[in-house]
Amino acid sequence: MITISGIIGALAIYVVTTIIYNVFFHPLATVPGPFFAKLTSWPSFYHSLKGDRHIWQWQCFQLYGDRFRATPNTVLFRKPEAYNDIYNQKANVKKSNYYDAWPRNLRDVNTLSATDPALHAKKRKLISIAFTDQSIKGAAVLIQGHITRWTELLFENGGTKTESTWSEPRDMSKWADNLTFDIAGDLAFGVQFQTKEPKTGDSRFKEIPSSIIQLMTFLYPVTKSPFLSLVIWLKPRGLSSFLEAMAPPQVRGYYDFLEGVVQKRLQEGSGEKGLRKDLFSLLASATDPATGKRAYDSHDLLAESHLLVIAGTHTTGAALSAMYFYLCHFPRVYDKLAKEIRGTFSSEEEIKQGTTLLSCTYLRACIEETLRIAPPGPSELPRVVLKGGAVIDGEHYPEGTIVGNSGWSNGHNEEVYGDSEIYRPERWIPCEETGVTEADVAQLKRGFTAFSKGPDSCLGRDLALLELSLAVAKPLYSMDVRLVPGNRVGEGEASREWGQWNRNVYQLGDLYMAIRDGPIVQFRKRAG
Ligand code: HEM
Repeated sequence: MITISGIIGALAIYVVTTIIYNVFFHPLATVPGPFFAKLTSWPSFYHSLKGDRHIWQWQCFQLYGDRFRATPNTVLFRKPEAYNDIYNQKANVKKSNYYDAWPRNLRDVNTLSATDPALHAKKRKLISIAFTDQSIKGAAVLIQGHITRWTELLFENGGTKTESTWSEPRDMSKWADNLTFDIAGDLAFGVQFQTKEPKTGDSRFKEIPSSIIQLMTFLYPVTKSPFLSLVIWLKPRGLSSFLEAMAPPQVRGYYDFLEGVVQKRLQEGSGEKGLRKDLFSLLASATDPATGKRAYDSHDLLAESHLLVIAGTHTTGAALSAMYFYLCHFPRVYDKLAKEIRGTFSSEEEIKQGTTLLSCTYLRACIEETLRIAPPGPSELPRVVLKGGAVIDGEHYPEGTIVGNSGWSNGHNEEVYGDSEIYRPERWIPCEETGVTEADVAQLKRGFTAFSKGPDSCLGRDLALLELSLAVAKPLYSMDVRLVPGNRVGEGEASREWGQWNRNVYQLGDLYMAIRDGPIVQFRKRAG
């Protein structure tokens, strides 16, 4: 007969043998790391709830060196060599089951969440039609329109009296998310969400950028939970419906919003003449070369639409607000960039996609430096090692090991950057005067992780770079910008965790994508 003391005894034996195995006999037993992380994934889970896994990882790298064991089965790295070994085209890895936890149900798998390499490759090939040079050229006109309007609003709204006075304070996190969300809506669906318009627009849309954050806050800890495998097994067995029922109202609001937009677009598309050449219509009319039939049904379209909105909004938004933070905290850089932009163009209207914009090398270097020091994906993109194992930074790891490169720790690696907490765009430009060589820059670029690389790299990279270039160049051409005097939102402070003390480092939270506050800035028309 099974007794309570028997159950407790069996449990105790299981726990003790697991501990002994994980610490002494596990294939990763020799990899350094925090003691509790070797035993269980609770520390990683705990930090996912706190939103500071990237800082915890940074602390671990300071203590244990270039790799550490983050869970019994996970090894994280921060060196460029390891990054290249994990994410290159031929690496013997695939996306880990972390990605299986994100879809709402089995029909909600999109390009990003597909973990089967063959399915992922098929989906990626199909969705790539939305990111050709031609699509981006078409998108550029639309992006320019949004950013021109945003630039007007940055200064105009808020009751500024004369052109020489500073505007009302602007929280650049919110302003950046509203801009990127409006652009994502227009690019993906041809819909004007108008969240950047303070006085007009549908208030339900204005909630959505913060609903996306609620969604990530809700789901990210699930993906890092010690019960992830159980969660994935239970999802098609009723857990998905339970999670949806338990989701905060804002999250359900986001799902309703997305379904509404997709439904509307499907109805518009039924009569063909309603189809606009937005990303949605490209996908809706795509054919699968293998079957000759429509590539996407309504479930696939909903799933990919979710990806286009999420991937396009807070990533670019985080980078944009970070750029304003660093420009306001490093006046030398600000002056040099303003000089480049104001000297290159002779009117704000001239600032658009093209060779002149591309000739602004300092602007491009500022973007690269921002994505290094404030990566929109602050933690690792987990990959699982496949049969035969993988060699990472000279060490062999067996099949089944979860590996990843930590974005924040990579960008804040003193051994690579020397002055990693200084915002110094010059490190990305070869120049005799500064002593930076072509080889130095090539070396840094090999370790540049923001858009990932290899088979799963970001498809929206060129769109994002264009958005960032325009959303900095246009305002800076016509306006001066400053921090609201005395306002420190977004800065590090001594009362925070080790690794978050520097006032001149923009503080991110980690929910897979970066969350953040501020900087709070003001604009005024520049003289001349
Ligand atoms: C600064 C802005 C951006 C950054 C830093 C960024 C970064 C990334 C990263 C790191 C990944 C890989 C994620 C993973 O493996 O878990 C990714 C994937 C992706 N991104 Fe971006 N992204 C940005 C903007 C955009 C934009 C504007 C779009 C399009 C509207 C976009 C579309 C995608 C897509 C479709 C994927 C999935 C690729 C695949 O799985 O094959 N991204 N992005």
